[in-house]
Amino acid sequence: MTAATANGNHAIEDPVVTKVQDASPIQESTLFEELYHMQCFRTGEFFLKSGQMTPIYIDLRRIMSSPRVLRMAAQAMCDKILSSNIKFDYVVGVPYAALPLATLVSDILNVPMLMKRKEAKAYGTKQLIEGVYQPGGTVLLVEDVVTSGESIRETAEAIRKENLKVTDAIAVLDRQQGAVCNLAEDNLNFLSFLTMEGVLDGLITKNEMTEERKRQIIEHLAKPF
Ligand SMILES: O=P(O)(O)OC[C@H]1O[C@H](OP(=O)(O)OP(=O)(O)O)[C@H](O)[C@@H]1O
Repeated sequence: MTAATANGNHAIEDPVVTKVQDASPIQESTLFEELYHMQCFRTGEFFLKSGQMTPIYIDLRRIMSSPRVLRMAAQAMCDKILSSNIKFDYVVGVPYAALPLATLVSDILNVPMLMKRKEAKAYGTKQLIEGVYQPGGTVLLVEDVVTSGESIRETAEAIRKENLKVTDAIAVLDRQQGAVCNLAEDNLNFLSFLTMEGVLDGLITKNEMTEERKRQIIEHLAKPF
């Protein structure tokens, strides 16, 4: 049986079934180790989307090159989603880096995925939101790394214009630079699995960071941008 949808397609009625988790939840330290070995944490001088210089860059795009680590990161978010009891009808990744993660979250939880383009195409259907959906449905946003939360806000705005609701967003990692407060202003509840502070602590255990350097980095990242 099918139903008419906002974008003129027909939705296949596919009740959201949340799988019971058989395995133990992913531990933060386990995912940190995997990301560390995939060289996702780089110190030096890098610039963020906001234009701010950062002495530590976290590149989770690298994990798509390891299906095992990609799946672990997605599973970690799913564990958090299930323990937080968030309800949603669709999963949307914030383009582009989070798209592989969103695909796996959709698969693990058996919840349909939609895709938000960065820009609408000038041909074809010209839709900004791709996939099959019904107005009034609720979207969960999936991110890789969050700094200000601006990319989540932009994605939420585009989705809300399609008469879909967005109340929650989840990321693998929060750089702890104000996203929780910024997103709350937009009525978005934000969760993350890892934090910048956790990463810096992990790097200290690897003797790649001192307590003093951690303090300096946290002070730097607290500056407004
Ligand atoms: O919280 P924010 O301040 O918005 O920053 C975080 C965003 O920046 C990065 O994406 P980027 O803009 O580099 O694009 P990409 O995902 O296409 O690589 C990252 O993947 C987030 O989407």
